[in-house]
Amino acid sequence: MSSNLMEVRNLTVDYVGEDSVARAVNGIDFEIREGEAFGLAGESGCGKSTVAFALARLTRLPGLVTGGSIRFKGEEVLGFEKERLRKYRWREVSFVFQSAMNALNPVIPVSEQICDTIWTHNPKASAEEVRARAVEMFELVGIPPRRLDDYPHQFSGGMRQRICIAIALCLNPRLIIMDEPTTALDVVVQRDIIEQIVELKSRLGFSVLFITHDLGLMIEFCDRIGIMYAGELVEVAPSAAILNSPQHPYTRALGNSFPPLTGPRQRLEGIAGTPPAPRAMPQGCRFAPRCAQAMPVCSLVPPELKIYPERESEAACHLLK
Ligand SMILES: Nc1ncnc2c1ncn2[C@@H]1O[C@H](COP(=O)(O)OP(=O)(O)OP(=O)(O)O)[C@@H](O)[C@H]1O
Repeated sequence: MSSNLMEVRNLTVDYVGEDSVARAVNGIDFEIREGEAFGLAGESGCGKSTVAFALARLTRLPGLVTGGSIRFKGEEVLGFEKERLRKYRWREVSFVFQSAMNALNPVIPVSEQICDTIWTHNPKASAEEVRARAVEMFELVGIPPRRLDDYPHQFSGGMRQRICIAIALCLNPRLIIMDEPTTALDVVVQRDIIEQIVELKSRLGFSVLFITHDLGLMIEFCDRIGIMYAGELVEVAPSAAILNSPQHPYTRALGNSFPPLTGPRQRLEGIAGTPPAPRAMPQGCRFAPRCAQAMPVCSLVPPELKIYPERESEAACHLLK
């Protein structure tokens, strides 16, 4: 089994208001292995982006990481000082967010924006070396290098997002955090980009943390998936297990609310009710009020995330033995 690149333990993130605190992430544990694509799925507001920002050490007030540990290659990320943090971001871990393509500066040619990133982290590199790396990155993401000096508005949305992926990859990071990287694009372009990331991942060997609303896309692309509900992980399992033998009732409900990848069209069921508000969490299992199989114990005792080695999975549900 491959080793862990990142280990998250008991991670807790709060949003602090004037007179109240909303716990958006409530003590979650997971790991991202070397070379794997790990997905985080769950309904809107379950805390996926909050986790992504915490891992990147980009949590900003009113958000606050109030507990737990994030270890990257064994080092505690939450303890990094300014210089170590600078190296960690981009060189070791980089990001592609949904809005990334709009973050390109419209009045600066793309070449400068890529070269600046390379230069900032390699101040001793010559202009030729930096330019050569920028050309290589354009080729890597399938854009003709002759377009390197164009401005962002001269590219389509899909190409701009590829440029952001090139920028994210240009320092050879070991982990790329992708939060809805293709959501703003049409389905065909989305698939093209995801396929390209998969190909680059196997060629370059980096790991990916992938967040998307599209569970079908995630199952196809990721090796393992963590299912989040109301700030907690309720199941972590290989993608095939999430698709074929989901253990947690929420995972099943989430699966039923997406169209199947193959086979005949089916009626989608959706999930009745809405997730609880962060300030009004149920006492026991957070999913119990919406769970058709809930038992009396479920509304009293929060289930722990337990390991099921025979299935290589973890799940938090009182129904499971
Ligand atoms: N700046 C903020 N201030 C207060 N609460 C916030 C803030 N950002 C997020 N939250 C709350 O934290 C919880 C988790 O939000 P988060 O954006 O991480 O969820 P998500 O699963 O990524 O949702 P989506 O899929 O819609 O992006 C939500 O209840 C949200 O309302």
